[in-house]
Amino acid sequence: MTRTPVNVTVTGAAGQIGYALLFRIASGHLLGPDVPVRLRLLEIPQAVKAAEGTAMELDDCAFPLLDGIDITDDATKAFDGVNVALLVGARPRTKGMERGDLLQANGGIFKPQGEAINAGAADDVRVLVVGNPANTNALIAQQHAPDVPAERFTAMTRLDHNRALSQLAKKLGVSVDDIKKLTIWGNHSATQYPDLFNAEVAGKNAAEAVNDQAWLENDFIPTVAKRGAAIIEARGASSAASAANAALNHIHDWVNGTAEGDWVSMAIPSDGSYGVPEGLISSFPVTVKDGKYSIVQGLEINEFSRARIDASVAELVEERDAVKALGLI
Ligand SMILES: NC(=O)C1=CN([C@@H]2O[C@H](COP(=O)(O)OP(=O)(O)OC[C@H]3O[C@@H](n4cnc5c(N)ncnc54)[C@H](O)[C@@H]3O)[C@@H](O)[C@H]2O)C=CC1
Ligand SMILES: O=C([O-])CC(=O)C(=O)O
Repeated sequence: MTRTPVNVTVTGAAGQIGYALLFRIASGHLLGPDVPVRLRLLEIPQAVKAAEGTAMELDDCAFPLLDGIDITDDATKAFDGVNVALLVGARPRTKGMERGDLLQANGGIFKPQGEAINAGAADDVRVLVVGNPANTNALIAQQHAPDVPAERFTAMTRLDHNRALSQLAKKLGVSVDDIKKLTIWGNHSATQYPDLFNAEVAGKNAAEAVNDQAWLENDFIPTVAKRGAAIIEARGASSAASAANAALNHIHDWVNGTAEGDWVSMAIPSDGSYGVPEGLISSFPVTVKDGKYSIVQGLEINEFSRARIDASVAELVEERDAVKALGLI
């Protein structure tokens, strides 16, 4: 291997997404089959031992691309020289916890991590926040990393995108490969809006191919938006392998580019496109070229879509105002 290894930091490495993610990163699914990686695992002190166990298993796989593994509970060390930061560890909502408590607890995680990224990250750092509430956690980290270009902080809506692809493919009896230009707009929450009006199925407009507004409104949108809760109900635990897969997809496409004639969904800082207030980390249709993403411009947004995008964006504004009021940004 002649290439310099890419430093990939994973927070929450001992968690269930971490376990589904690390082996695939080390086997080339994050950056490509010829890119060596050095893993940095960040955990809370109580979970460092479990992360060490996972690292032992990674060793036991003898992955040729895995250049080394460092494990730490110190964010400054974890993000020193980081090229790709996957912020997975977060504080989940527990019984009796108010929304403000949840935001406060996550502020306590994402503020110092933003500061550590600011202090030590490599110039080309790319950050993906998976831990919920992902969009607002990304905003908190970004606001504490003033020296890192703002657009390097992103949040994950690729799992929602993949869920929507799969639901639509099932409905139409087509392969997911036949579906292009699907978009998740807004927040990674139940208010997200999966948009079929600009999507295509085998070259035809997807909403027209479905031709069933009742299914779109009462089945497709709620199924995609509430899929996370449905998985928790069925599995007794939240999505892990599918979330890890989506994180790999997000970074892979951000680094290597999107396919010609298609786009993906990423939650990124808004530049004001489509009426989304500038700076909010909201999901958009994006294409990537030469490692840089751009929002797909000029899409027609009908009244139905407009109302749903606005509702999800309003929720993001509320979350932003709440973390502002708590002094977290
Ligand atoms: N954006 C998305 O599409 C999705 C987001 N999620 C979110 O991803 C997050 C992780 O999910 P799981 O792996 O299932 O949770 P988990 O509870 O199994 O693991 C989380 C890990 O994070 C660690 N952690 C907590 N605070 C930390 C800190 N300050 N620094 C480093 N590590 C820390 C914990 O010790 C734990 O090992 C959750 O917030 C979940 O809601 C899950 C699925 C999809
Ligand atoms: O709700 C959760 O904790 C998991 C999640 O974000 C999802 O599956 O989309």
